[in-house]
Amino acid sequence: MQEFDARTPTPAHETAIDCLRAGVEAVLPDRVVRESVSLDGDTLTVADETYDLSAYDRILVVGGGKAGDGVADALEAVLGDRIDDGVVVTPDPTPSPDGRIERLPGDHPVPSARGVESTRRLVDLLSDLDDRTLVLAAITGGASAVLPAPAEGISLAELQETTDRLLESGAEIHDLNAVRKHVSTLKGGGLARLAAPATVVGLVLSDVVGNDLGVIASGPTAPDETTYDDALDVLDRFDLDVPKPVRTRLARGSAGDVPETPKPGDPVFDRVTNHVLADTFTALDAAREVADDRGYESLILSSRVRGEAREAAKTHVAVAEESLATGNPITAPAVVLSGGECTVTVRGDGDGGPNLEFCLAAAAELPDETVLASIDSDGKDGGTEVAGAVVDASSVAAGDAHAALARNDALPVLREAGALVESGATGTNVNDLRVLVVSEGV
Ligand SMILES: Nc1ncnc2c1ncn2[C@@H]1O[C@H](COP(=O)(O)OP(=O)(O)O)[C@@H](O)[C@H]1O
Ligand SMILES: O=C(O)[C@@H](CO)OP(=O)(O)O
Repeated sequence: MQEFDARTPTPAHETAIDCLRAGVEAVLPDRVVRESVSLDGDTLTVADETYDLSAYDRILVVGGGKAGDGVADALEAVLGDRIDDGVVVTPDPTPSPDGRIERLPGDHPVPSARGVESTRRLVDLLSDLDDRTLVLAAITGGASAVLPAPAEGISLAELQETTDRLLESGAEIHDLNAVRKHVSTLKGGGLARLAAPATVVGLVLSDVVGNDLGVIASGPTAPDETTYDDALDVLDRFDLDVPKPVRTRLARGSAGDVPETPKPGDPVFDRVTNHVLADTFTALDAAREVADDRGYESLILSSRVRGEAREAAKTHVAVAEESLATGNPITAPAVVLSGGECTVTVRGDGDGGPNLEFCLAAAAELPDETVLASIDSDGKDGGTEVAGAVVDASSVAAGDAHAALARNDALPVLREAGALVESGATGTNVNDLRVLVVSEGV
């Protein structure tokens, strides 16, 4: 991972940044996979489960998402030439000269033609498997877009337009993916269905609050709890104008004319096990250790914060104020950590993302004795190329902050303030990570 590049004018700013860095490092796929996957003779251990490799003639690695490359690297390091073949689709694939896993490109947040082509290769690899095949599936956030397999009757352009509408709506990921699962052949358990009767082991890095396996990457290896009716309900609730073939497919599914995604108890999952290897709490825990080492009182407020970013920011400001006024929920000098997935209902045409808006909204109201940093762990917040920002009460004048928020244009004003955190793509993906440092003399 590249260095964070924010100005760090005080020790409190430095602490905030160091906590974030430790958090991201703790969920890098290489570290996560090496900690939970090992090989001893023919025994492959994944988390608390063992698999006897002598029961299989072929071992395949498939999957994708923003951390897919790192998972593939780590699996090649652990399994070496025990891997027979593989296809992993990621936004920035790095060729692996000696590895058996082909690395192919896909795009995020909107699926692309090259992503469809790459995914076709993955689907080909999974066709006609038998029960002596073991499939290791790297399931990481972002794969809904990176690994696109449009359902019959839906073109890529229609899938792209649907994705755009969903992303702009401010809908949470459960709702978003209820639609995506019903317009794809690979999502919503489709990968498991395709691979059956092979054994499938899902290696999951979760970027979904609550680690719902049916939602992470739209659940390629998990039973789908949602229905065509749920997908139609999302379109109605968010008043989404999607291309006709998409609405038609969902309506036909609702009428029983198109097969449903596989549900819990479906035999396609008889030989499927999913292991969540890391999530946002893993990152917050590591961040907290940095705070503890520096002598701060520390608290993980929640790894599950969600909702409109500028509203969640106000709650964090309130926590800082309370800490300074009454010592609740923690006495300064303190580090309060939180994570989760905030969203933004975009109404303007500016540049920004949920973490940038979070910081900008907070900066307008933060007490003097606080520093707040917030990043997307994947290194790219919203539609920007920056991870997030680190702010204090002096970063941006309240009037400027509110004007930029009205345009959803947090990026330029935070750049002007020298407050951006630029990590580049981190190669991993859990959720947003936030650090609030509350300390006299910030
Ligand atoms: N100009 C903008 N300002 C603020 N938020 C934005 C802007 N454009 C898009 N967004 C928001 O970015 C969010 C998606 O980005 P992000 O959370 O980083 O995605 P991912 O889940 O892929 O990491 C959505 O809630 C979307 O509304
Ligand atoms: O792929 C997806 O469906 C989501 C959730 O896992 O990831 P991201 O929000 O990064 O697109």
